[in-house]
Amino acid sequence: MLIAIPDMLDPAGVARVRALIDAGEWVDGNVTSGPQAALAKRNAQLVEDQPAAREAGGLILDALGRSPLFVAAALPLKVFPPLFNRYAGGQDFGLHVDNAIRLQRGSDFRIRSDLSATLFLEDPEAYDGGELVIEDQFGPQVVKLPAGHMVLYPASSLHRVTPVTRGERVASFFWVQSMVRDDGARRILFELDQGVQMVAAAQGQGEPATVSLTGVYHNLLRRWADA
Ligand SMILES: O=C(O)CCC(=O)C(=O)O
Ligand SMILES: [Fe+2]
Repeated sequence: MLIAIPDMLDPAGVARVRALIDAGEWVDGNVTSGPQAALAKRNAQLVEDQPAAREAGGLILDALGRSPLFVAAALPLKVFPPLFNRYAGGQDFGLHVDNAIRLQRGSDFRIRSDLSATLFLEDPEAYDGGELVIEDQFGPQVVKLPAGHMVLYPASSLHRVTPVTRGERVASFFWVQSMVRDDGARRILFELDQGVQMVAAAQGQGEPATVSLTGVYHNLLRRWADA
C-alpha cells in the first residue's frame, strides 16, 4: 500500500527544518550505502551526527506522532531517526530495494524496515525531475508532492528517483518498523480503521455498530501485532 500523507509539516515547520538542515554539513550520499546502492545513488546527504540533523529529525518525529493518518497507516513500533538528502545538477537514484535491516551509526539502534518514507521539503515548482517512482502491483507510481507532504510505501518495493535537471530537490527519508509486519494485514487494518471512523461519524462514538466494529479492529490488531 502506498499512501500520501498531506501536511505532515505545515509551512512554518518546513521552514524550520530547512533552516536547520540548509545550514548543516552535507556529504556525498554514498557514506551510508552498501556496495549495490553506491552504484545507483547520486545525491548529497546531511551528516547524521550533528545537532542540526538531530533537531530537524526531532521535529519530524514529533509531527509523525501527532498525525492520526500516519499512526493508522504505519502502526509504528520503531522509527529510524530521519535522514536528509538533496539532488541537483542531474543527480538521481537508480532502481533499488532498501536494506531489510537498518543500523544507526554509532549506536546499537536497529530496525527492520517494513515501510519507507519520503517527506518532501522543497516545492515541486522549484525543480524539474526528482520524481520518486515506486513499482507496485499496479505498475509504476510517480510521486512528487508539495513541501511538507509525505509518502509512505512498502520498503520491499523497487523504487528510484529520476534525475533533477533544474533546481534542487530536498527531502527527508527514513524507515519504519511496524507492529504489523505483513503489508496486506496492515492494509486491512488501515481500511477497517477508516471504516470505523466513518461509522463513528455517522452514528456516534458510543453506538452499538461503532463499539462492535472498534472491537473487531482491536481483536484483529491483537492477533496480528507484535508490540
Ligand atoms: O530520495 C528519496 O525520495 C528516496 C531515497 C531512497 O530511496 C533511499 O535513500 O533509499
Ligand atoms: Fe530507497
